[in-house]
Amino acid sequence: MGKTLAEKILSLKSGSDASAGDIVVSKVDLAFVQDTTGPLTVREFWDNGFTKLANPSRTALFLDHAAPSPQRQLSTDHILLRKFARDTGALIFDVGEGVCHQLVAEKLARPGDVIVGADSHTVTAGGLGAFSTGMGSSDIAVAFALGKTWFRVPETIKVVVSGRFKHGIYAKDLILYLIGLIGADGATYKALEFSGNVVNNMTIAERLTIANMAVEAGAKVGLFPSDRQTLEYLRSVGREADYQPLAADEDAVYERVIEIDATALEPMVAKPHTVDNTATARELKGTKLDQVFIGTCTGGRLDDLAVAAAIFKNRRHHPQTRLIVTPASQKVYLEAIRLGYIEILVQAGANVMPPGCGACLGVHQGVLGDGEVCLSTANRNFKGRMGNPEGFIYLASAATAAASAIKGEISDPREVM
Ligand SMILES: CC(C)[C@H](C(=O)O)[C@@H](O)C(=O)O
Ligand code: SF4
Repeated sequence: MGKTLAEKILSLKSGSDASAGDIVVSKVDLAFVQDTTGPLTVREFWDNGFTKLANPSRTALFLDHAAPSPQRQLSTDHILLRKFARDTGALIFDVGEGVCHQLVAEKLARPGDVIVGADSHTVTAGGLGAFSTGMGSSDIAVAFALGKTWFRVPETIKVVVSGRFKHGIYAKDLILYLIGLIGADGATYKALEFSGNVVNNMTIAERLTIANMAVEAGAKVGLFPSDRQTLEYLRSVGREADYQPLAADEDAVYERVIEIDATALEPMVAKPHTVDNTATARELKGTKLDQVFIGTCTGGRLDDLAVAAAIFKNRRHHPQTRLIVTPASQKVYLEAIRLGYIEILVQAGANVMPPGCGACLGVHQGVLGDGEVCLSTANRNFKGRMGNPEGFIYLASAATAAASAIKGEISDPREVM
């Protein structure tokens, strides 16, 4: 019987013939923390009597959720994490380098890897064909020390995407549609495995956006094949040697198959206060916005900034709607400067912030006021998510965000593209 991508990767990394439902002990190819989960991991590491890392060059700490730190305790946490990296030889990516998941994709993730991170959006690297998932700080401390961890091999839901993205429709619209279809618990502890002609032609940036939000449907992982798109991307970041082809077997067994015709998709929006509370941008037209935020590990990549810049060219944001742009990494930021996107966005009235999580989870750089409404390219819109339980957050693509920032209200991007 053939294997799904999840079964194939975990079989290889556990040295067993693993199938859904099996418990395996797997090699860990990369383990990481970010600055809000790292301090507990470090304490757990030392408190458990661990003294050295299993693989320092494949252990990473990212200072990205508070970058730069806005207050004393977070700054003190950063000191602790920098010291841990010095003491153990772990990699450290300091403030301003970018969001952990974007840097993992750019610099560290390889097809076929098993990656664990103390952050729920670790699933993002599934876009590169890695079995990549979030775990608690204690589990990560053990993975730091032992270089392995255990998994229950997940059953897989296959998502087959046919047709094509019409003008104004993006990967974010597809994943919002899917989450709205199956619900926030529709894939709990399952693997989502994406395929179909639309997926085969997706850029890695598109795949990362979709994989990033697999966890918003409860998925353990969001997996894509490793193919020519993967090779091209790894070549573009100087990591061609990390490439290996990877695909599910033709006769793999799936728990469920979901067929989506991309041609029928509309610009999608998640309404407050859950990600599966979806509607089309057309249905929400006229919803007034106080803030638009373009950024995060979901929607802060170069393709997001490119789409936004194309829409903003020779236009400004609405005077009643603040515009915040946060590149997902230093590489994205520098390329966006070189290509002129940042100049267009600043001329459009954008507050451009340092690469990192920014306003995403309410730490700093755009906390909402009471009753304020924000349209965000992020992945979560729970009550209080952006620092104020009296705020309201809508989620959408960078195109919908840019079009909405111009009009000051939720808008269909196809009307301005
Ligand atoms: C703060 C961290 C624990 C959290 C996560 O793990 O997802 C954050 O990154 C988020 O996006 O909510
Ligand atoms: S950008 Fe947002 S979703 Fe991504 S890791 Fe940071 S806080 Fe989490």
